[in-house]
Amino acid sequence: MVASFDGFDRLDQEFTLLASGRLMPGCDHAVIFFVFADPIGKLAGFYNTVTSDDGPVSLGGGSLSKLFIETFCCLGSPGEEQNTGNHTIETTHDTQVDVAGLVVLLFEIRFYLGDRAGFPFANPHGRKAWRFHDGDQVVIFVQNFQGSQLSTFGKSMMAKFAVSLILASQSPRRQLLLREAGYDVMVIPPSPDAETPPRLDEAPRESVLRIAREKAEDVACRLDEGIVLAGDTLAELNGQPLGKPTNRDHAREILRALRGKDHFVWSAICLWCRPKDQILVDVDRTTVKMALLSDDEIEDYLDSGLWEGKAGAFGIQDRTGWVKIDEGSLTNVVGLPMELLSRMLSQMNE
Ligand SMILES: Cc1cn([C@H]2C[C@H](O)[C@@H](COP(=O)(O)OP(=O)(O)OP(=O)(O)O)O2)c(=O)[nH]c1=O
Repeated sequence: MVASFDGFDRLDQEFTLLASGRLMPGCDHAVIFFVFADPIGKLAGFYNTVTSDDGPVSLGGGSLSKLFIETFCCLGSPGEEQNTGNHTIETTHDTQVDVAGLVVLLFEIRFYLGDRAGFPFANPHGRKAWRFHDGDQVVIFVQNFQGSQLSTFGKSMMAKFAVSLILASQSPRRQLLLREAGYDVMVIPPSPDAETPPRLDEAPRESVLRIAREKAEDVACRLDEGIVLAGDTLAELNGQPLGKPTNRDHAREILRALRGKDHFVWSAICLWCRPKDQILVDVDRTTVKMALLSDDEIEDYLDSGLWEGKAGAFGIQDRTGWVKIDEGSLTNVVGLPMELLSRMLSQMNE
């Protein structure tokens, strides 16, 4: 154990502790986490003592309060002005606090639409795996944060708070997913002629990869710097791509073809980093099944207008139970696979 917490009993008594442990058992770096059921804000002003290899250190109320109020902050070593991407780590030289190089990460876990699967992380005690759940409050202490070989989880968390994204999309769903996940987002929609429709000789997977890249390029070439994110989503039935319906009759035709059937939803992401023009493109696939809808149910949905602008003429988020996921990510169906995005941002940071 590289670091331990004195006074932890008190922490345990005052807050409902759901889990604790080391994020990466067996690694050289202290990556210690606590998952609380209570709001992190309640911890403001709480005094706790940390013991590390460098001797006992105190996390005092002043800076902790500030951190707990401003979630997604982290705390650097005394007098140290570090930088993670475009996010400056808070310094502690104006306080009495010595954190011995520990970085404190505070997260409130939020899953769009209450992701069923939760977010798995390393098994703390070699027993059953723990999953984060929507609303969990997490405090993570990391020693040697910059130099550590953090797990994919740690890196993607770091990427999340360190990165501002330029969203090359007019999709309200993509914007909402990013904001709900805590990303800092600026929207610059691609020009209407940026994308060329799926080609006959292309599989749906190839189409979304190509189109996401076209949208990202359209916006990236107008910018001097920043990370541009574009996405593209298509449904696939029997090898045929199903894009956004052109009108109500087209939507009806698509929904009648899809009802009662297993089909795929493909979403691609392109990250384009300016000015170095580092480009990452990747794709995710979810297998879904649409209920055997009656003609009346389809007409009712068409009346709602919710089909407009949605690949496959249907939004999984619009009618609970009409489309079920057999395998894969929910956010992928809604237009932006958030798990894939985390992995890609981690790759970009390497
Ligand atoms: C399958 C499905 C798609 N969709 C949406 C996600 C996408 O917004 C849309 C697919 O269209 P896209 O062409 O991928 O994206 P868009 O036109 O909405 O936005 P932009 O090109 O500016 O990025 O369908 C849902 O909201 N729910 C679903 O269940």
